[in-house]
Amino acid sequence: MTFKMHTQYAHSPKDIEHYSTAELREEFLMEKVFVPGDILLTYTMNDRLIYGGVTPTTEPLEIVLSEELGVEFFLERRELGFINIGGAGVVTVDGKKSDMKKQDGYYVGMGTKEVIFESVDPENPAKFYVASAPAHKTFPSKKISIEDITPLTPGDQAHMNKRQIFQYIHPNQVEVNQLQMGYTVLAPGSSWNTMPAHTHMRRMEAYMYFDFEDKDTRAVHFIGTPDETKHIFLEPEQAVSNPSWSIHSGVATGSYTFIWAMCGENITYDDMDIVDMHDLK
Ligand SMILES: O=C[C@H](O)[C@@H](O)CC(=O)C(=O)O
Ligand SMILES: [Zn+2]
Repeated sequence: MTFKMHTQYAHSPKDIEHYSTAELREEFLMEKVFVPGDILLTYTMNDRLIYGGVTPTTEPLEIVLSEELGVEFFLERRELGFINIGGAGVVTVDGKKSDMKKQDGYYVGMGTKEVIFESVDPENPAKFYVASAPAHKTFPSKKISIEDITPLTPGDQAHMNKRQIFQYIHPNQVEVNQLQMGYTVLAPGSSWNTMPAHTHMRRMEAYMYFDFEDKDTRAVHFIGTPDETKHIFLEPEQAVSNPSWSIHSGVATGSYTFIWAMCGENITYDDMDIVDMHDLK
């Protein structure tokens, strides 16, 4: 098993005005999230979100971090969320075992010593997309099933932005310090997410795109300030960090799904500054 954590730095909006495509990808894109048997993480200096993929096959996997975070164990001063986007899995949270089918999520409170990830079938491994934020208080851990969630349903077909937003880690489901996490499914024929676009200076956010319609489907993710936007072409199962000052919106050439995770100043999902369509450049 390989364990890799890549550090991304925080940027000024002025920095990216001059980035080449390669630099933009190097600074904001997580190229590989799920590798069978491995744990791949990104540590971004933007609000210190850690996110990435845990893909167990024949062996159980555990995120072990201590020196990197200056603590004794990973969740000593952090909370964790995850959603399975792959085959059937099992997770054991401080001794409590839960089945994790595709679309099952979990909130794990600060202070939890052991989170063990397993796949039922190594040939069709579970893919746990994980996100962790600094925390200072323990709230109860809880499995969250998609059936428990009443989705938001923004957009409409005429604007090609009809979608369902499932808020997993949200005050509707669990008490948390600062992590929010959810799953957005585009309606057939719709292709725009998060359009009209928004920023939230109070929180950063990472998007991970997956379940593309076919092998040639590509998503295009937009980042940057509303008046200085850049795009990144994505293959399935890639993720992008979006600084607080950045829009985060995407479109694709076929159907797709994505998971968003954010943290920062507040846990007020609606605290967004919607960008006027005339202000996008
Ligand atoms: O701050 C909230 C996040 O950007 C996402 O929840 C938005 C989203 O999933 C969508 O509009 O499709
Ligand atoms: Zn957002």
